[in-house]
Amino acid sequence: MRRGFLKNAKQKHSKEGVTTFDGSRSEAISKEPKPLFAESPAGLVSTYQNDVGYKLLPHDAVDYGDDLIFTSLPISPFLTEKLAESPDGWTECLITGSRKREIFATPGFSKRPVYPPETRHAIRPSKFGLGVFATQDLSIGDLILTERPLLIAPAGMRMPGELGYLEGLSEEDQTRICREAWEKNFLKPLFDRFEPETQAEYMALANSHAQDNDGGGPILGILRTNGIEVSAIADPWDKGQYTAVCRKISRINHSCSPSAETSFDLVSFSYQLRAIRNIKAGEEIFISYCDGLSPAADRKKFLAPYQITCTCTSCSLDEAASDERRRGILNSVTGKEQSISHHFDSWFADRSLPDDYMIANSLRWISMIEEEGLQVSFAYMHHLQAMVRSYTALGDVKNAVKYGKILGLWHLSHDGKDDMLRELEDPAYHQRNLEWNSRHS
Ligand SMILES: C[S@@+](CC[C@H](N)C(=O)[O-])C[C@H]1O[C@@H](n2cnc3c(N)ncnc32)[C@H](O)[C@@H]1O
Repeated sequence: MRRGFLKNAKQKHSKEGVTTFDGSRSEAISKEPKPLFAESPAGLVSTYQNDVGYKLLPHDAVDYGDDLIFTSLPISPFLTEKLAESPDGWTECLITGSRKREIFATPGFSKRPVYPPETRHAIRPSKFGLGVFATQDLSIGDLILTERPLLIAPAGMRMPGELGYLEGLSEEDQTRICREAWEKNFLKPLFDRFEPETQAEYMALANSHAQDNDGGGPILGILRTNGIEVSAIADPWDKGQYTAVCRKISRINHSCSPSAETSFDLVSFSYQLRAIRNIKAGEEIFISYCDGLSPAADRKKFLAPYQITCTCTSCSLDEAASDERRRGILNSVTGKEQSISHHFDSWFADRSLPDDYMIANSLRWISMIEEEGLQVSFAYMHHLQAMVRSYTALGDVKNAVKYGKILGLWHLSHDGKDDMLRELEDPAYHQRNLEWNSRHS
């Protein structure tokens, strides 16, 4: 799905390095991964069954480096830990050994996830198969659900340095062979580690590639349809991203004007889904699988492999006008002459400009962003920041706190952390700022 969801337009392969499902080839891999594809050494499978049948992960000291290993995360460092008794569940992972060591070295790993105080969602039929619905009114920052993913795997196939035996085959045949081998040698062993009920749950998820007949099997098809970005554990080399499939979050449908956002917390090894704007009880909750600020034509192309013809207002009603507005929103934070920092420089330098020069500009964009339903975008965050900075410079603590709070909630929705919120809703934080009241001094 979306941004780090598998960008699964057309899977190509390269002879070496990494191939992502969006067909983009890795050109410069800073650290060449080891060949993995031809044979999967048995030693890489690091889980075994003990005599009472629980899966155990030896916390051995073997240096697996850039080899992929099968592992269950998080897990207590005690060998006797019974994964099946873990109240928060666990994730079957196919990750590099070095990534696993880094995860274990993360300060605070692994604490228990934070859950909403009561159930705030329901999964039920929607216009687009199953969907996730709010069961109460929600507003920006509200935690809707928390879950550990079922599975985490590389977001692209890792290819061996030498695939001589594929020389001479058409690109299509090479891709087919690679997909078959990825499913058989990597994804199937990962899937086999699930409990039988979890296998059934996984297989019941949507698969927009079921009819593709392109070499990928059902496990890969479901991964490509439902995968969500896990940037927190990306390998350092190019295209070293991972993707996760979840029980509940995988049921959330796409909108180009989404109402919620997901974030992955490495320390508790869990996803949070939070509202990014007001959601009414009974409303379907949407996330965006793609970059909402890109033009409708690009979004269409990106969404086609999911078998999505988006019918949201921006894609169907007045596409040209919506494109224009979205381009304007993007330019308002990235365009050179129009950018917020350019306006701030002018405002600070020129005292003849009105006090509300920045505020009027950002308020205009904020209301356009809200009309477009793009509160999830970084443009919204930048304009909220501009409001806070302007009111700080004007020495208006009430409004600095008002917009600071929304800004803090935006960050909470995007990274699951409330430290900025706590600062920004504190009047003293703004009054300590070096720019406090600077416009009047
Ligand atoms: C990650 S799943 C979402 C949950 C899915 N509806 C289900 O029943 O499990 C992605 C699939 O849902 C459907 N879908 C999601 N958003 C959609 C939309 N805006 N319009 C049409 N279909 C959509 C597509 O079939 C897509 O491949």
